[in-house]
Amino acid sequence: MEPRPAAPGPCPGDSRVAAAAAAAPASSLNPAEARAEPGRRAPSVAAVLPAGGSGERMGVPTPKQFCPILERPLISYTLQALERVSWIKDIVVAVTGENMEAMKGIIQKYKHQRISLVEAGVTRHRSIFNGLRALAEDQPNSKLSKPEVVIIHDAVRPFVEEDVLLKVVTAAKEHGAAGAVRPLVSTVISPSADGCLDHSLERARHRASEMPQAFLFGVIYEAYQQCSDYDLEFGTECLQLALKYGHINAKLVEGSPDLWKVTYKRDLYAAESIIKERISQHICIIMDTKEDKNHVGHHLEEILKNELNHVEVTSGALCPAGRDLKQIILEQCYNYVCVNVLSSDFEETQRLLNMLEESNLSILYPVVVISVYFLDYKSVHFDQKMENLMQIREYAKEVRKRNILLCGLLIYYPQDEQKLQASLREGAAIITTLIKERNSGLVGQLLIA
Ligand SMILES: Nc1ccn([C@@H]2O[C@H](COP(=O)(O)OP(=O)(O)OP(=O)(O)O)[C@@H](O)[C@H]2O)c(=O)n1
Ligand SMILES: O=C(CO)[C@H](O)[C@H](O)COP(=O)(O)O
Repeated sequence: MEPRPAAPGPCPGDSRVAAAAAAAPASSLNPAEARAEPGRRAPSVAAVLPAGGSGERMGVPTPKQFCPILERPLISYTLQALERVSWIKDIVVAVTGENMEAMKGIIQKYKHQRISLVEAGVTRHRSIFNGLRALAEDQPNSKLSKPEVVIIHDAVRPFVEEDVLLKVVTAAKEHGAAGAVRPLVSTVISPSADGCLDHSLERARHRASEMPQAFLFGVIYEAYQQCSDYDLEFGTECLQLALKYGHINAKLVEGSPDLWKVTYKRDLYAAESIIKERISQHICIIMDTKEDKNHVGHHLEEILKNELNHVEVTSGALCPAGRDLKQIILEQCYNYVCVNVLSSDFEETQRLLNMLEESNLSILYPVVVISVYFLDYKSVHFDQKMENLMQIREYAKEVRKRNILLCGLLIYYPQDEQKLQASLREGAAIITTLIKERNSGLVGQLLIA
């Protein structure tokens, strides 16, 4: 999942979209390039998310779609991935009656948009069918309207990108049905009744069927209306229903490895790592001194830039109007290093925290703020400096409630150049770890390099 909101992409009916979607990654699909051909119109698109399972294979009491990742339920990441795609008009989520209130709470807390809830069924196919029924315009008092194309996506596949959604929708418009596939990781074999190998499939000729899938609404709705109780009870493949009942050979679209379905407990750890990595790609350094380029704060910045060579390191400005920093916050940077060269108080950090709180940036992801100080025995007395800095615990406790993880870092500042370089490198290593790990257990700590 790309943490920054995607810029609105081209609509699925725009000209050259099919060719572009097949050939290019999403970032190169420039809306300005995709001029509408006369007579071609973007289809209306809705999405149905089955989220009514119990997650037996996960082996925990909470259904996996509600399991927290960085304290936010998994399903909220999937909703975020879909709702940032501006051309998806409605998102219908199927949840069990007993989880309906919890789901409403999630929608409210994380400010999800364009979501409608329906009651889940006892199997995945029945949950999807309920979602389709809600879109079919035969529901009294429904705010939903029948779309031309419907996306079906599991609530437990949080890393779905706009480019693959565009590809399946575009292909569904042309072929009637389409789905994302991946190469098989293991060979599929067929056992005989006595538990011996009957035959094995040639791996290169088969694919794993993933999600998202997309369908002309009429095709999949009619398939569900016609299908047998056996299909509804034991079926696992929507594309198969379109084939069996609509005689549609779905177009298969290559998906990314991140489309996998969170199934086992280890998948939650994998998902958490992916999210942490994605939100650690941009660090903003705010310095309380700008003029002196030789100052120790700038050396620290240089070391950070060298150590984190894949990470974008930006310098932000707090004064006077803080406009730069506002822009950086708007661009959804989740990591801030507030370097206090001149002062040993929290004035600068406090101003940054106020701006972060006002921005609501931390609703979706924990924001890391590291307030850095230098321990120069010559200028300030150690005890006095420590006494000031210990206040960090109070600040940290307060902002923790808003999902901001504040830590302090005191970097030893010896006169000896080599020793100084070593302590700056240690400081940079601590900063890197705090950002990558986002360990809430370290909140309010004053670490020493
Ligand atoms: N009665 C059901 C069963 C499943 N699903 C949803 O279908 C998706 C994919 O199903 P699966 O991974 O099999 O989920 P579970 O059935 O919850 O998992 P398990 O098989 O381990 O119990 C999930 O988003 C799940 O919530 C659903 O909406 N209604
Ligand atoms: O794999 C799939 C593609 O069709 C579906 O996403 C789905 O997961 C079917 O799974 P299950 O039987 O586990 O509910």
